[in-house]
Amino acid sequence: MNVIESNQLTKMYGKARGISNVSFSVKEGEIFGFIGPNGAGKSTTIRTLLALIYPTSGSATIFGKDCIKYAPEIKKEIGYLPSEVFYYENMKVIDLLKYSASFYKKDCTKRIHELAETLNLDVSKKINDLSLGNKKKVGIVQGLLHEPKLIILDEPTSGLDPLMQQKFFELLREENKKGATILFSSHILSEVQKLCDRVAIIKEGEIVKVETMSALTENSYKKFRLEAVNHVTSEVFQLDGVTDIMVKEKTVSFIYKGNMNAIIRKIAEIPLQNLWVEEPTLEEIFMHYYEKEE
Ligand SMILES: Nc1ncnc2c1ncn2[C@@H]1O[C@H](COP(=O)(O)OP(=O)(O)OP(=O)(O)O)[C@@H](O)[C@H]1O
Repeated sequence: MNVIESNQLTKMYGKARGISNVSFSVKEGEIFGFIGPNGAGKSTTIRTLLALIYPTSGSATIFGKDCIKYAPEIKKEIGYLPSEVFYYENMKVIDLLKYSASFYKKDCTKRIHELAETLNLDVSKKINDLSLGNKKKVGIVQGLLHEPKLIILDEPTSGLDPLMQQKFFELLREENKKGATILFSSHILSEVQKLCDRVAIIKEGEIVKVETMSALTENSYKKFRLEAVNHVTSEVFQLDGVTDIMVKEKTVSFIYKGNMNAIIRKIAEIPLQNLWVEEPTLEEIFMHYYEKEE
C-alpha cells in the first residue's frame, strides 16, 4: 500500500513557481528521502501534503484519503517536524509537550519522557533558555510523542550536533522498525544516504528522478579520471553514457554509465600516463541529475 501518493501536485505563489506536477509515492514502511537544493520545492510539497497550503492543481492522498478533504483526520496519524520551529518562549518544555499531547486521544506521558531521555532534553527548562539544537529536540519529541504511523521531517537535523544526529537517526530507524513510514527532506546528501531506502530528487519545482538508494549508489555510474601523454579535448569523449566531462590540459574526468567495452575501446585510442576508475560520490551522482535538464 502507498501511504503517500502525490499526483501532479502543483503550487503557484501568485505567478511564482512553488512546485509543478510533482508526482511520487511512498510505500508503507519505507524511509523515503526527498532531496534537492534550497528553493527546489521540498517544503512547498510537504506543506501541501499537510494541507497547510492548498494546491493550485493536482492532488494527493495520504493513507488512501484526499490530503485536503480529510486533513484533520489524517493529521492525527502524522508526526510533522517543520524546518523552522517557533514556540511560546515563556512556556516550560514539559508544559508545551503536554499541550501538544492533549490533541491526541492517547496518553503520551511515558513516551514524552522516553524520548526526552534518549535525546538528553531537560523538560523542566523554559523554551527561552534552550539552545537552537535543544529547541529542535523539542520539535522532534513533539513530532513523535503520539507514535504516528507517518513521520514527515523537513530538514530535521539542522542545529543538531553529530552525536545527536546519530541518536536521532537511531530513533527514526526504531520507529520505522515498529512500522512507521518516514518522509525525510534534506539537502544534505550523506544523511539521506545513511537513512533512506528510496529517494526523490527535486529541482526547480519538478521531480527529476525517483530511485532506490542502492541503485543510485551501487552499480550503474563510474567515474573515470585519466591523465594523457598529450593535451586532449572533450570531443574525444562524446559517447553515449558520458556526462560531466571536465578537461584540464592533459587530465580528463567524466561520469560514465553504459557498456564498459565501449568506453575502454575509446580510452585505448589515447596514449595514457595514468587511469583511475572510481565510484562517484553521491554528490557527483546528484549533481549529474540536477544539471541534466539544463
Ligand atoms: N510563501 C511563499 N511566497 C512566495 N514564494 C514562495 C513561498 N514559499 C516558497 N516560495 C518559493 O517557492 C519555491 C520553493 O520553495 P521551498 O521553500 O518549497 O523550497 P525548499 O526546497 O524547501 O528549499 P529550502 O531548503 O531552502 O527550504 C522557491 O522558489 C521559493 O522562493
